[in-house]
Amino acid sequence: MSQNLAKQAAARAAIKYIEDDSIVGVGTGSTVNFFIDALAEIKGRIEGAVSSSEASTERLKSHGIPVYDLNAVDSIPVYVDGADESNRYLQLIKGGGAALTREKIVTAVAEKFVCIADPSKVVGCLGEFPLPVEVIPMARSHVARQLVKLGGDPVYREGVITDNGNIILDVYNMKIEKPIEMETAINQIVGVVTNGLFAEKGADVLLIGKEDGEVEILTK
Ligand SMILES: O=C(CO)[C@H](O)[C@H](O)COP(=O)(O)O
Repeated sequence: MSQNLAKQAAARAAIKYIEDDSIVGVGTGSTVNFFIDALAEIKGRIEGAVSSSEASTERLKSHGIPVYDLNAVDSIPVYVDGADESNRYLQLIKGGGAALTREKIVTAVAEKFVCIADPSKVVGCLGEFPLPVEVIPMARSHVARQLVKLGGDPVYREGVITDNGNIILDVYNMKIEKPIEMETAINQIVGVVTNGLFAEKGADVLLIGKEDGEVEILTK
């Protein structure tokens, strides 16, 4: 599939940002799976990884890459992760794979966030992709009502429990013209764990892979 070629090109390009003997921050998703496979080829050069999901942890371990608890790590020079959408300012929507909270935590610790994506992820205005919000289960209806007040149409993601034991509301029909303000407003709703806007701290580098193997590099 040509989209996979584009994802793989972006994933492989991220390898050159990895520092020797470092702990690598690793995100979640199909694009990141290509990155983990590429990382396995240079595993002798790194100390190990911190992972943002059980799924990525399993894949890293299957390649023999040591996975550390975030609390046991002093620094993460580079975090590599995908996105569901990016605007030209490298502000992102993430969480299509329901790993947004751990992704945001590792992003907060990392010195540099390298985002890997195929061209379909690049948009003019965020919000075409429904915005994932991780919510404490008992607050589901309350949070949904507040999200409606912010202009969205929240939909419960049936059958999904996050790695943290919470639920996901996907918010449709939001044209997010002010991503930082929206990220802050949603995080202030009681019962929200976090939301999938990575705007206050977005990516530092966006690698857009193309199906012919070329990679476009955007930086802040
Ligand atoms: O945020 C994420 C997971 O929570 C992913 O990075 C995002 O959904 C992109 O996934 P993919 O690389 O499979 O398109």
